[in-house]
Amino acid sequence: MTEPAAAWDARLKSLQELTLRDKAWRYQGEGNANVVLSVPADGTVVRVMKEGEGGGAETTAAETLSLRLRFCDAVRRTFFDGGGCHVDVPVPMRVSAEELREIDRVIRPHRPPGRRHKGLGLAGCLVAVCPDYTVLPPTDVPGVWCVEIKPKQGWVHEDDVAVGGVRTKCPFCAHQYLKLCRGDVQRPSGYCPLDMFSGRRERVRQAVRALLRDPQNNLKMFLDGDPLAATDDGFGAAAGEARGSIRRFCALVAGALLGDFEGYPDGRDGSEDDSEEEEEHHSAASGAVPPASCDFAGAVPMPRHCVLHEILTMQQMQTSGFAAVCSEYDGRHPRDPQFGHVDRLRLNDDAAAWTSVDGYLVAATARDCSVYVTFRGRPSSSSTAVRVKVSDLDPKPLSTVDKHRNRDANVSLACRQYSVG
Ligand SMILES: O=P(O)(O)O[C@@H]1[C@@H](OP(=O)(O)O)[C@H](OP(=O)(O)O)[C@H](O)[C@H](OP(=O)(O)O)[C@H]1OP(=O)(O)O
Ligand SMILES: Nc1ncnc2c1ncn2[C@@H]1O[C@H](COP(=O)(O)OP(=O)(O)OP(=O)(O)O)[C@@H](O)[C@H]1O
Repeated sequence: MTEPAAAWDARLKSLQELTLRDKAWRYQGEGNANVVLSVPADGTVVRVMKEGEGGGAETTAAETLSLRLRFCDAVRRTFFDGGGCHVDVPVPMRVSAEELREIDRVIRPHRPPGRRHKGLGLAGCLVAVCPDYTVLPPTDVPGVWCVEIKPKQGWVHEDDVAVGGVRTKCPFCAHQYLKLCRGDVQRPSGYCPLDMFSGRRERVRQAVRALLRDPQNNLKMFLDGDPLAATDDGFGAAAGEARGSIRRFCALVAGALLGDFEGYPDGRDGSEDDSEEEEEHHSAASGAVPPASCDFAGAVPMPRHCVLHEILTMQQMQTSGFAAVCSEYDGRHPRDPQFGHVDRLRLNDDAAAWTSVDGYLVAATARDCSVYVTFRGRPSSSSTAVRVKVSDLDPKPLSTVDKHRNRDANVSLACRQYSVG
């Protein structure tokens, strides 16, 4: 049953207070929009919106959080209902402004310098609490590894493949050249999301291998909840330590993403094949350098219950090419709400009200979410407990269409500069 929006709003008015003063906690990480703290004793994380994320002209912090929770709930029911339990809806709580100010001060030295220009949002004093996906119960038994992957856009609408002649690079791989121009990355990533979402096990393994080499902001690793630092070689050494070899690690993660462990309540490990253990070749085929062209054509269907299939289905909510999305966006009413698609997705009872822009915005969330694969198990063991979770399913505002139009124009310029098609 879909709860009315008013019920979600009312819930935020009578929230339980949370204080971290009597608990050990630490800075866990952050993205563009949220800072995340972990509370190891509770096995939870506290996600705090950054300033400017709520309380804008149109929406208050409470409305923003209510929208996020409603959207996450609708997304879970619509796209992640296959029994894999990949999505949890966070629990809203209230933390005093004074405590948030203190937390902001304490975490500052731990934050990446490039992210410090935005502090914690104090308006509304609202936070979202969810399980810490980097650990497994019981939390006092060490040896839990977690890899967090932001897989990005794994499917391109046919009208967008054809745009501007024959396209050789997918959006992620083309975007690398803009990041290169801006000095955000040292070299283009060897990772291609079309491999990750190809449904072909070997390509998925290679995608994970490429992410280990070029993690950028697309792969993080944790041991017992603590973030590990990448070396010049990325996370290869950590992956080798986790499973005995990089090859076994990639096989395990690819298997988890393809749903191998779901349906095995005893956590039986069905993904690894020791006979495939082989030397690492630093060739284009294994993702060391980006291939000249992304493989747009070779995808095969994935198991319906697997997390990659669920994310891909959500990405495929984009039902028209980006040019058509832009022209619908340009013709909209200037006062159209930024998050109208949230309740249209939730109610889902009036197909006529659903627009190409709505579909594009839902797809945009699925292009920016993160997947956590967490496991405990000795490298030599044939039985591994593996959990797969998805987070960062926040709705994107209507203005995302314009943001993407500008981004795409800059990506094209950068690609031309590098003579990349
Ligand atoms: O546009 P993209 O593909 O660069 O994605 C943005 C991400 O950049 P990335 O390329 O993954 O480094 C960007 O990530 P970073 O801040 O670069 O780590 C955000 O996730 C951003 O979302 P939002 O503005 O916080 O809602 C993302 O923006 P949206 O596209 O989701 O609006
Ligand atoms: N449930 C969780 N368990 C463990 N760690 C988490 C969890 N949620 C978030 N994190 C950590 O905090 C980081 C930032 O969180 P998140 O991706 O939600 O931020 P964001 O600002 O929404 O990101 P983006 O830039 O993609 O919009 C994540 O990359 C992850 O390392």
